[in-house]
Amino acid sequence: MRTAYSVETVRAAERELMARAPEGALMQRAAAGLAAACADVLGRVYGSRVVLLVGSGDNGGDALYAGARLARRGAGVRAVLLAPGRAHAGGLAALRRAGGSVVAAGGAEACVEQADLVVDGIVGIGGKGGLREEAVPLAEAARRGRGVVVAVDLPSGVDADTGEARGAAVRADVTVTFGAYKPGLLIDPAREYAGVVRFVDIGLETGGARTPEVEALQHADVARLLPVPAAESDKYRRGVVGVAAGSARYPGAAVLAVGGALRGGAGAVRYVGPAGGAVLARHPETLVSERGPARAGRVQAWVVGPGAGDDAATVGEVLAADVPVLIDADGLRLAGVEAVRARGARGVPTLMTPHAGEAAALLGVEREEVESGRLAAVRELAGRYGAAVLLKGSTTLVAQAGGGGAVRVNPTGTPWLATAGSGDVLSGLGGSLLAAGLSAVDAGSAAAYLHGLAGRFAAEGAPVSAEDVAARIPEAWRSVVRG
Ligand SMILES: NC(=O)C1=CN([C@@H]2O[C@H](COP(=O)(O)OP(=O)(O)OC[C@H]3O[C@@H](n4cnc5c(N)ncnc54)[C@H](OP(=O)(O)O)[C@@H]3O)[C@@H](O)[C@H]2O)[C@@H](O)CC1
Ligand SMILES: Nc1ncnc2c1ncn2[C@@H]1O[C@H](COP(=O)(O)OP(=O)(O)O)[C@@H](O)[C@H]1O
Ligand SMILES: [K+]
Repeated sequence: MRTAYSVETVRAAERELMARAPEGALMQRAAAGLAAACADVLGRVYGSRVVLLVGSGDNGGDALYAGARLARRGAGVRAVLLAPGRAHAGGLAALRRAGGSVVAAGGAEACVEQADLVVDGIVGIGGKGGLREEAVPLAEAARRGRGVVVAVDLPSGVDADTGEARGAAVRADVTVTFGAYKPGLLIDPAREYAGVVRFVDIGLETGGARTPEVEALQHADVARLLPVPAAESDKYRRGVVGVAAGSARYPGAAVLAVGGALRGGAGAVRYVGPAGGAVLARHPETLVSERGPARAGRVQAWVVGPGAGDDAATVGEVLAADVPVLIDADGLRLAGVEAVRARGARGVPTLMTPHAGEAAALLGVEREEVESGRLAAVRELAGRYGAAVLLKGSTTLVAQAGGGGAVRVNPTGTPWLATAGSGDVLSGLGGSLLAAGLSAVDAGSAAAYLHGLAGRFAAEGAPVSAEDVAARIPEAWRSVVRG
């Protein structure tokens, strides 16, 4: 499991460690790790041109000490001081002793453009809001220039806690982060600004009683969650998932959701709805029922909503069932908040799987607000509905019912998944995992993980269809369980 902690938690861990470690030790550890990463990026340090962008806090201090290390290895290191009177004094002295210099006012942008490496030490976890005005031209010069941009701890200008990038921010190729991952490094839009993230252990202790803000499953975590049939299993014991989806207008959504469900670990898939013919033509193994959800036969979980149109009665019947339910697409619009909350009160799990547009409609805000503040949006929805929520998109997040605790962030996926119907495959897959007995959060995060991997396997740099993604789920599953 990869975990990310809020700035408040990182600061608390830092205070504890500082009380035990020798003065300045943490910054030296950070600077050593930063300099090593910079050397890796440069390949050849001797003779390279390095420019440090140095703000007024410790983030700038890290950059200055790392710059001093690179200067001692023969790099030409120059510092641009954003607040000349307030740059980290010890770091500046170290840089000067190592032969580095400060860029005179006026020449900074040209210097940045010509550098082989730009080290962004403008601001780290002490920052608020986007870059200040005086820093913006430097960030732009770094982007225009030919050099590699390495951000210190965080790309300056992004929000460490939320992943928001409300104003201008530095676009890094690599971010070297210290002590703990910060949520912003894992959640878009900030994640995109960070480039490749490298972690430097400086001895911070974030485990124990400290709750991560965000956590990302890895292969081994997902492997532990996935159901494995035992010798005495039969199709019913493995779990039956019901899919109530599709309409005369959108039969394909039913076919795709069933396609996902068949590959998600349940022993059987029961389909209810007007697209039975289309479903059977593509997936003859489906148990198709002519009756509504309440009379279709026993299931251990339901998926409701993909392509459902305006069929509120079906959604209502499914929500009344005392088994876990995954609500997607049209179902989200048709499921009243009281009906969903009532399920929570009965102790029956619900997993809602909106994309940003659907989440925005449920919250009564603009889509852009959800996309720029995903973490807050997913927590808010999970709180309002008292249900687990999986918010889809460039970063997929899964919050537990109520919205508290660590939010799962999905580390797999590819933008090629932004193709019609791929969400239907995800909902079937997630419902199948619910039927196999996973909790709502585990089913959602394992489904997103497998779906993202399947998307990558299917795409490999070329466009994919939702069916291609469904077809590669078994390969994703095998890759996860083989480690
Ligand atoms: N955690 C750890 O264990 C360790 C942490 N370490 C390092 O310390 C860093 C945190 O250092 P920090 O606390 O000094 O804050 P920092 O990020 O340098 O920024 C504060 C300065 O930025 C300014 N400023 C604010 N907003 C701004 C904006 N939008 N645009 C531009 N400027 C802005 C603000 O200025 P002011 O408001 O005072 O004018 C203030 O002076 C951390 O990220 C890591 O790199 C390591 O050394 C080792 C161990
Ligand atoms: N930019 C992106 N990067 C990665 N994954 C994406 C991106 N955009 C969408 N996705 C994924 O593609 C799927 C699309 O689902 P959805 O929006 O419900 O589409 P549909 O309704 O057509 O099935 C989701 O799994 C989502 O997380
Ligand atoms: K920075």
